[in-house]
Amino acid sequence: MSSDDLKKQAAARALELVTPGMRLGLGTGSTAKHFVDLLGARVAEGLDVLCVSTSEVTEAQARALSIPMSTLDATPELDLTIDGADEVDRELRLIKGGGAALLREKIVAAASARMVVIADDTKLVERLGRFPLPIEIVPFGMEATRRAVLAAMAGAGAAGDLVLRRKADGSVLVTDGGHWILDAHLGEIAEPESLSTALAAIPGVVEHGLFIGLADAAILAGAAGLTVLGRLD
Ligand SMILES: O=C(CO)[C@H](O)[C@H](O)COP(=O)(O)O
Repeated sequence: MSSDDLKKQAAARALELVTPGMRLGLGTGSTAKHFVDLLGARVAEGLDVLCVSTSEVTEAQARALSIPMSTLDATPELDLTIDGADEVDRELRLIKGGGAALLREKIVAAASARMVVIADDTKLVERLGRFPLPIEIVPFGMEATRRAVLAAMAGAGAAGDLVLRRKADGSVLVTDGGHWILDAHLGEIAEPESLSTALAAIPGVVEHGLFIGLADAAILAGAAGLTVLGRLD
């Protein structure tokens, strides 16, 4: 079974959590895209939901499927967010932001009563950090911010290179919020909580891709079937 099939299986299981009248957060990425496609089919059959997206890409996909969309200003409390992840550990700590949507993803997850991660089981890790940690920064003063990030990483026992994210054409990637992303190549993160706190204290850092205490469950699809971390109910 292909990785894409596995992502779709996880998305299909997450769809079973959706009940009529729910206010949903819609994630970003190839796995979340499957969920939005499946949700769109249910909406076409008459399912009543109201959704908030985590990126312009997901917003466009959902609108094309005629999924009723709202904003966090009009709908500031959500029942459930379904989103992908770049890494998940057994404590349901995540690295997110591979699709550059980490800021809105974290805001939407924090506004949700529950967040459920969907992924293929290659995303499950014993220690976070093999996937480069995205750190969203404001362009102003980037070099000063970069040095502060390096110092914060060293203080949290996590050394590595910081790489400004670029698009395939070589231009700097600009997020939906107009910011840039530094990807921290750390190998492993011994103390995610310490690093999260240290990064969040840097003025030029808008947000970072460590999601701690936000996910309630993860649905991981593998060759042997679905594995659930945490509780789905
Ligand atoms: O955090 C994200 C986007 O910012 C995605 O959820 C993450 O990159 C996983 O994507 P995919 O489902 O394509 O593997």
